Amino acid sequence: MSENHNPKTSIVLFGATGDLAKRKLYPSIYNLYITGKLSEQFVVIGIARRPWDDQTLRDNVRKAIEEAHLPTDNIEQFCNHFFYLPFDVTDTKSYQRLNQRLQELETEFHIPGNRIYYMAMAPEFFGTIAIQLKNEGVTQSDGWNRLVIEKPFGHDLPSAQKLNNEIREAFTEDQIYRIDHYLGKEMVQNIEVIRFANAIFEPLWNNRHISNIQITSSEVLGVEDRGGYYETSGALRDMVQNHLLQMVLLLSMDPPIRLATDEVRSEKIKVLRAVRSISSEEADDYFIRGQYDAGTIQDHQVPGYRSEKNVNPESKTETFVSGKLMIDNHRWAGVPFYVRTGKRMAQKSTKIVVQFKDLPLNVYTQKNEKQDSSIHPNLLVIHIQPDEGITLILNGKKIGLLGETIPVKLDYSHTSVDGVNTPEAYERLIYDCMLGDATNFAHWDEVNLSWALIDPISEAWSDSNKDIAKYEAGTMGPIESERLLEKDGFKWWPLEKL
Ligand SMILES: NC(=O)C1=CN([C@@H]2O[C@H](COP(=O)(O)OP(=O)(O)OC[C@H]3O[C@@H](n4cnc5c(N)ncnc54)[C@H](OP(=O)(O)O)[C@@H]3O)[C@@H](O)[C@H]2O)C=CC1
Ligand SMILES: O=C1O[C@H](COP(=O)(O)O)[C@@H](O)[C@H](O)[C@H]1O
Repeated sequence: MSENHNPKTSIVLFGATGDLAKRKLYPSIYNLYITGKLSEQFVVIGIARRPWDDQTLRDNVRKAIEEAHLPTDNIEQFCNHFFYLPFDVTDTKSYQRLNQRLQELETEFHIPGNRIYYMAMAPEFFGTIAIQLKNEGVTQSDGWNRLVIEKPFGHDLPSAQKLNNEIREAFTEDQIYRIDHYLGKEMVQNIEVIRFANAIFEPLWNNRHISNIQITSSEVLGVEDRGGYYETSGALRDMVQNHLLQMVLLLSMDPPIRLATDEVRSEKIKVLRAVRSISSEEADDYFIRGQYDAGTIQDHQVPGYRSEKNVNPESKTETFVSGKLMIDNHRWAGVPFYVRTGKRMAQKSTKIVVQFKDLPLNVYTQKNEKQDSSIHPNLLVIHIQPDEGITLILNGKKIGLLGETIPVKLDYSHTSVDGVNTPEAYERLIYDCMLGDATNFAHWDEVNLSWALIDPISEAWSDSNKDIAKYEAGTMGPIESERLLEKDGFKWWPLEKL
């Protein structure tokens, strides 16, 4: 690989002792190393308050990689690139020590001043860190400087604007990489390929041929140890404002003129501007929410949300959201985009179902009019996770029976064809950031518009006196979610059968 593909980089990891670093970032950086995408000219400086030293960090990195079940042949060599600097990020004086340590290590590892600052910490620190990095001259290196920001990017539009203003004091928009890990998923990245590299789909990709699109991201897990965070967030802010909306944009945007970052972003922003605003008064017509009660999942009894750690026993926080988005432009007018996400649901699954319109006249439906019609709508299913692939559901002839049809599936499963596990989303995104490719990161305009869309809905819910609808853990959400589609004449397609 050329040097361009093996960037020489220092990564300053704020929050090096935390959960995200351990579960996602260390295994991802290691995978980049063992797959040859990182040169030997890289270092990671971990920062947190704990009084660790280089060796303690290395021991923890090794443990994280072992726990991720990755092959450990190169682990010693890899860990020697890790260094630890204990400090409180609110202590301004410590940033000079950081700069000095970076310069020493850049000399030792022949790194030309390229620096990534990865904020794997609580969001209240993001602004302070960015400003201190600038004020103390850390960002004045000879190479490039990039800032990676974890979610949540704000809590609503005003807080997101405040955070953005703070980080923009120190970094320009093109130096900022706002992580949305769904944009790093293999099959989310595949949406553009399916749409723009196949002659059979693009002509049909509009309101003349598509009746509705359904996006589900369901989880089996509850809030685990994140009750405190989740209480202030809820499913709408945690999943819909970012991950689900990003999938809607990739499905609905016009083809970019080139696959360049600015072109893709500009198409996403254009379609986001066409998403119909929903006022607080209209919120209940478009979005419904729910909260899980106790139930049984995979033969295990699980508690209700209100009994979880750090959760208010009278909490009205939603753990489930189902909603309808309308895009008021020529391509999509009249086509609902339904989104649904929740915790403690029946299965862990993210799928997109594109339902095509029925034929204006179908001789097989006509023929079967008096019987139960066996014609199935054509569906394109994009399996995002845990299985990765595409299914096209067509109608075929029922074997032996003249004039009777049966739904047939054309399946492409990614793992069964390639026989390999696809890279972790974080692995791709860290690598993209090293290469300076911001296509799969959220631009400020996307974040800005998405909060503007979501805020009236969360305001309506926080002002409401109504109790929240409950759903039993292990189900697909409250009945209201089914009704949302029924009133438009549709139904959620059962994911386990697709
Ligand atoms: N965990 C996950 O799966 C996900 C996390 N995120 C986001 O990533 C970020 C980090 O999350 P997570 O790793 O779970 O959080 P943790 O609470 O596990 O980690 C927080 C880190 O910040 C450090 N820290 C806290 N205060 C200070 C301080 N004043 N100075 C220096 N270091 C400090 C802690 O170390 P110490 O105590 O030693 O100082 C620790 O390393 C958050 O923004 C979260 O929303 C996003 C998606 C998923
Ligand atoms: O960002 C988040 O995503 C996870 C779900 O991610 P996935 O890749 O497992 O689908 C969710 O559990 C978490 O609450 C949210 O913050």
